[in-house]
Amino acid sequence: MAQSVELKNPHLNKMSQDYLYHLALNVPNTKDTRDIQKRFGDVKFICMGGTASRMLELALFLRELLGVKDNSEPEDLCRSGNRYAVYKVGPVLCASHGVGMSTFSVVLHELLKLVRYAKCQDPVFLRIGTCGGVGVPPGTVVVTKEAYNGYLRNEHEIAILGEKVVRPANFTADVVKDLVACGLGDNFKTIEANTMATECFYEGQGRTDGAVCNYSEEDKMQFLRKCHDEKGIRNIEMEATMFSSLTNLCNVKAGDICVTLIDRLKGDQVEISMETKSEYEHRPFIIVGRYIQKILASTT
Ligand SMILES: O=P(O)(O)O[C@@H]1C[C@H](O)[C@@H](CO)O1
Ligand SMILES: O=c1cc[nH]c(=O)[nH]1
Repeated sequence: MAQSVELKNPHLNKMSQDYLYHLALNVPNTKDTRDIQKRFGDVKFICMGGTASRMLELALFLRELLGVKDNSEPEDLCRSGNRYAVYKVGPVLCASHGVGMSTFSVVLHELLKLVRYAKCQDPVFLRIGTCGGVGVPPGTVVVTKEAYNGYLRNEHEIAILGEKVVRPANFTADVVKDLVACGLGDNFKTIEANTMATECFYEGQGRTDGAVCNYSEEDKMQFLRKCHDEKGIRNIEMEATMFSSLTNLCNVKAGDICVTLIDRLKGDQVEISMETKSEYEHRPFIIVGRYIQKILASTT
């Protein structure tokens, strides 16, 4: 049976109104959310990625694929918040989240509250991103199974009230399986693998081309090989641990699907042309599009 989202925060039940500040969306009466339900109640997929332009492209791609009749420029529903862009295409929200887990966690908390207030049924949260590959050719699409932090632990670590809180960081098994199945038969590879999510693009990902670096090229290669050989890590990005742990805690289905822009066993600088990057970024769109069509067909 389809279910609404139940968040794990008893304080929310005591709030008579809620302003989703970064989304610039007001919930004036949390006990009567009919307005929000009317606007967002049909949402079944929340697709998220770093940039507003990628999310606009995704919205246009899905609009065509899903046959949503509308020729106007998709409207950024959260423009007045000046932080994140959110587009709605039929049952899909496409939201930007910025770089890294700290900016992503802000919009994720607010989107989770939005789907709760809107009483969305069984929403699936998907991150559609880019990443560095580890021992796989650029252009490979990686669907994350287990997310590892920069200490190579399969968990998300966060400071709360002055304490270290550690939470599991795994993605929903059936979402992973379905996404991978939707990636069969393309002229590029889609694989299921583990992902390292770091707090820093440069030192955190073992690059030697940041402003600061006090380890050697050999130290870096040893670490990257350890990621590959001992942890089954095939890509590195900056969100997967926080994303999987927060959605997990809220009992919400989630998947992380990213295309590799570089093989980190071969270098640090992301030098691909904008044209190639744009073609690569489109690859997860194709898979997510099929996934959405498949889920919609099985539930309607
Ligand atoms: O979704 P995007 O492409 O923003 O994801 C990766 C991970 C970081 O956010 C960023 C680093 O360049 O790209
Ligand atoms: O190497 C890379 C490329 C994209 N995004 C990352 O986080 N790392």
